[in-house]
Amino acid sequence: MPFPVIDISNIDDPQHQLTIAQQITDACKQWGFLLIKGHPIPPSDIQEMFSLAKDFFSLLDNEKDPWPINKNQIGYMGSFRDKNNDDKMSMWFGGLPGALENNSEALPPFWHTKTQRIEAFKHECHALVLKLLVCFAIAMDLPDNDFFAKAHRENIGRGNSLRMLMYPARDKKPKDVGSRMGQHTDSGSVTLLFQQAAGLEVLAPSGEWVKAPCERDCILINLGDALSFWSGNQLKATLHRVTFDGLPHDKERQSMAYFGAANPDTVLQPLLSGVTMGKYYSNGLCVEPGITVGELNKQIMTSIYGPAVAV
Ligand SMILES: O=C(O)CCC(=O)C(=O)O
Ligand SMILES: [Fe+2]
Repeated sequence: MPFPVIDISNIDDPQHQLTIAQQITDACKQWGFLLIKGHPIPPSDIQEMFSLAKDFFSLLDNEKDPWPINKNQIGYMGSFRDKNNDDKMSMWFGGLPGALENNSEALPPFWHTKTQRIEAFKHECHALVLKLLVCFAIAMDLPDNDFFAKAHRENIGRGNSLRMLMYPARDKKPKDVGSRMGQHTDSGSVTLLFQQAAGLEVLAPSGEWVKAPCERDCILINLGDALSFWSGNQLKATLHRVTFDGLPHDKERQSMAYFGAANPDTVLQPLLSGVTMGKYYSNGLCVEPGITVGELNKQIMTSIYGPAVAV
């Protein structure tokens, strides 16, 4: 079963939308991951974000560490700081549109003059997530094609997060460190993953770990727990990770993840008639259908980062 690569150039054309919707949905039923090409986000915008991120991550620790990730999911986390002791740096831009300017005290000063560019990029990502959500509703034959999109209002709740990541190159493999990013599923709905190099491993339908492809001008898409709940587990929230085997200690890698999340009061339970679901396991937690998006997110963030980050 090859890794799915789907061209979405005609996603807005009613003549092609159903076919694309079915292709995307089939990929998510099998893999929970796919690579899209022909997407609407300009490559120059993606490049701009990568280059800002690179400049930021190369600053001294004292220009980043005093702004740790907070309850709005805004801030920085350096290597070896999370529960997995992962060797990665991440900069989070969470919150509603405008949150970055309104919370500039939570941002390392490097970002103060760049918040509008980050907000604009987040907005482009959100628009793409909405297009993909419409596809899932069409392929699932829901009565309202906008059902999922309506649960993802950009200006409601805690907002959507952009996370810039840097896996630094090291002279030696750090001691007593297991991974670059521990295996996990994403807790949102749809994640857009921008990569500058390969290195991410994905649990394939065969049960083997495989390296996700990284192709120029393509975005890797994966699903989070919400769509898995709504589809009664038909759409997969697939485990993924970055290890020192897949990304050796002397190789640097940059990526960016945009986590499209449903609004916090959204109730997660199967939508299709005749489809039921028992307990659901996510990142070591066991949760029941009927949980809200807000509650699920809180439990997951607490388990990974501790209570300081959970609302
Ligand atoms: O760096 C990557 O490719 C993976 C990022 C990721 O899985 C995440 O941020 O949830
Ligand atoms: Fe992830």
